[in-house]
Amino acid sequence: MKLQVAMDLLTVEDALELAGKVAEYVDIIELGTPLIKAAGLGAVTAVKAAHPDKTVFADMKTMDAGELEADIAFKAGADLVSVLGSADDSTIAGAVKAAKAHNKGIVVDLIGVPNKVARAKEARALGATFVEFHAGLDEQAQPGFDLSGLLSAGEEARVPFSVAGGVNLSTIEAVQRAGADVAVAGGSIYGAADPALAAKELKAAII
Ligand SMILES: O=C(CO)[C@H](O)[C@H](O)COP(=O)(O)O
Repeated sequence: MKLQVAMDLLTVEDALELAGKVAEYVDIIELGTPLIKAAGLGAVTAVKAAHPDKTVFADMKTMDAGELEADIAFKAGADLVSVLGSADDSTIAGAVKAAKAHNKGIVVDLIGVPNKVARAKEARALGATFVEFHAGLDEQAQPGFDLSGLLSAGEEARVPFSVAGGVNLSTIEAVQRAGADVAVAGGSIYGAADPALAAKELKAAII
């Protein structure tokens, strides 16, 4: 299982600083949606230039204009770009078309999708590299939230998948047991007193 750091920060400087601290422990460096909205796709270019050996994920969360939005993110240096699973099939297919043109990949984010298992299979059939079983920051803040529903859905879908939803040291082993290909960790790394140590410990917990 690979480890993906989600950098939900707001400036290129902060993103470069965090990426510099954690890159040796992670496989995929994600530019979070707030970062791309605040700083623009130049943030993707800067992180890819600083870490050319890492897979760089632009969390575009595209809902429309799939081919266009994916194309501009790939041109900026992204290796993976996210499209929402709630988008129309044509939006996902458009993004996949752009990915093929750049020899890169599309991740379909199932945030907010009611029937995640069925949509995961459809997304894969549309050409997604993998799907993301994802509970967003607002869903995580609801009382009683835990990852178990996402993990069982991921297991059931039988397609390549990542899991995002407050993954941390106490949950990453369950994420791996569920068969995830990628564990996504945002706040548990960038919010830690020592992000490098947090990333190192998460990486070490992966068998
Ligand atoms: O895409 C996101 C929110 O929409 C986050 O990047 C993702 O949820 C991972 O961060 P965290 O581990 O803090 O949940």
